[in-house]
Order: sequence, then structure tokens, then C-alpha cells
Amino acid sequence: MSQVARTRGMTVAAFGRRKGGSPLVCLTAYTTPMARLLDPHCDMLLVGDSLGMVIYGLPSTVPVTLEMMIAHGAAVVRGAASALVVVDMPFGSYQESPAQAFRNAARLMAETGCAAVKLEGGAVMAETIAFLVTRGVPVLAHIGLQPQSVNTYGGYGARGKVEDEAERILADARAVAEAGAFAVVVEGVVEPLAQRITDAVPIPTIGIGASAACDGQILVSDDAFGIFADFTPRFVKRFADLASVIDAAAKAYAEEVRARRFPGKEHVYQPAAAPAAPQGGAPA
Ligand SMILES: Nc1nc(=O)c2c([nH]1)NC[C@@H]1CN(c3ccc(C(=O)N[C@@H](CCC(=O)O)C(=O)O)cc3)CN21
Ligand SMILES: CC(C)C(=O)C(=O)O
Ligand SMILES: [Mg+2]
Repeated sequence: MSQVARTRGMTVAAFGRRKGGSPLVCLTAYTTPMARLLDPHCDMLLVGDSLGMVIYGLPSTVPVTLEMMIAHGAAVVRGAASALVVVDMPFGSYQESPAQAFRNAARLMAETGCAAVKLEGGAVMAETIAFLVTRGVPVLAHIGLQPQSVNTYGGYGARGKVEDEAERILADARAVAEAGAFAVVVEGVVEPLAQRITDAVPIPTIGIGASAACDGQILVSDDAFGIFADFTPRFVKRFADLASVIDAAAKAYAEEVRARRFPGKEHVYQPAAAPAAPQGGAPA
């Protein structure tokens, strides 16, 4: 509970003004060292509930807890100097009522120092978004593919392929913008729908699997850097193959340990140098 409000770097207001400008650059981060590395390059760092699948090995984001989001949110805030830090509200922490959402969003903000929270849902969440925003909690909305609803929807397939679903998602975008969300993540929708949404709302659209028509882009950084490969959605581009880098480093370490080449002399603590020969008399 010792986080101080951040007074430099990106604000939600400045983020919102980037609508239609140069694309907003966003990535997920879950740890302090990764936040430090990504911050100079990003407008926003999202502490996504994808951390459940990416770093805890869970089968979906559904079991992720508020405590996990608080611990990782605080870690990312400690590593971020200028990017906006947004923390995902986990499944079950906001769907019950606006009051429940406020209580848990307030904990996320107070205990991590993040600038805003994200929650999944369109028109159904509009009342909750307005309740939070009017009480001091900036909200990033998330529409289209909503991973926390995998059990009701039944999969992670693309959304808005047929016109009636596309119209519902467009109505979701309008509803969250009207409710006061400062921006909206649009996940897994066909390109023409991403374009219609981006044209229809006055807030930035941040796409993931939603084409270059959006005002910005986000990816799970472990996907983009080739660390996570349990599954690879079509929308992921691998900008690095860190899995190979780590594999080669672990192999080299194992070989050197087995050959007793590591640790070397330079890695080993030595006893104090032998004292000079006594000159007679007791030491001072
Ligand atoms: N590592 C990671 N990256 C993500 O983008 C991500 C997570 N985890 N966890 C939370 C959600 C889940 N997401 C997912 C998960 C799987 C697919 C996927 O398998 N997509 C397939 C199509 C699946 C289908 O048609 O049913 C694809 O080919 O894109 C997409 C998004 C996006 N989010
Ligand atoms: C992929 C982004 C949008 C997300 O919600 C997450 O990482 O949990
Ligand atoms: Mg998420």
C-alpha cells in the first residue's frame, strides 16, 4: 500500500487523444524486469489475465484471482516509467454488480498504483463502466472475443463473421464508449468489423487479431517474443525466438556444470589474503 500516484508519462486522457493518430503501441507485461524492458517502446503495458495461461499454466483465464492480478500489477508498476499501466479485472471480480466491480477495481488501483483497469463485456457492462468512471476509475473496455466467456461461447474462434453478430459487437463498442471507457480492446474480429468499430467510436480501438484498421495494437508479449508456444493464434507474429535462446543457454550451463568448467575461478569467493609475517609485538 505504498504506491505513490504516478505524475509523469502517459495518462488516460493523453492516450484517448491519440485516436486516429500514430498507432498506439501496447504489450502485456507481468513482471518488473519485463516492464523495464518494454516501457521505453510502449504507450501502454497491460497486466493481462492471460498471465494465468502464460505464466501459471492454467487451462484458461477463468481461475485467475484478484490476488494474482494485484501482485503482478504492483510488479509492473514498479518497472514502468512512462507507459500507461492497465490491469485486467479477473473473472468473477466485476460481473456481479457495479458495487462489486468498484470495490475490486479500487483495490487494484490502490494496491498496485495502476492508471486504469480493463474488463470484458460490451453493452452488458455499460452500467458498470459508467459507475466506475464516474467514481474515479478509468476503464479500458474489451469486446469481441472475450476469453473469460470461453465456457459460455465455447471457444476462441473469430467473432463477427456473420452480420447479426457483427452488429451486436458494433453496438457493444458504441455502448462502452458512451459509458465512458477511455479506449476499447477489440479482440478476434474480422477486418471489416474492426474498421466499422474504429470509424464509429470516438475512443481509440486497440486491436488483437482485429487488423491494422484499429487505432493501436496489443499482443501477449510472450507470444510476440516466442516464449509461449502452447498455442499460437493466427494473429500472433513472432518477433523473436526467445525459447531457442533460453534453450541454448540452459544447455550450455548444463554442459559446463557437468564438465566442472562452471563455476570458474572468477566466480568463486576466496579466503582473506595471508597476513604479513609478524614484526613482533601484539597487533593494535
Ligand atoms: N498466450 C496467450 N495469448 C493470447 O492472445 C491469449 C492468451 N494467452 N490467453 C487469453 C486469451 C486467449 N486467447 C486466445 C486463445 C486461443 C486462440 C486460438 O486458438 N485461436 C485459433 C482459432 C481457434 C478456433 O477457431 O476455435 C486461431 O487459429 O487463431 C485465440 C485467442 C487470446 N488470449
Ligand atoms: C490480450 C489482452 C488484450 C488481454 O486481455 C490479456 O492479455 O489478458
Ligand atoms: Mg485479458
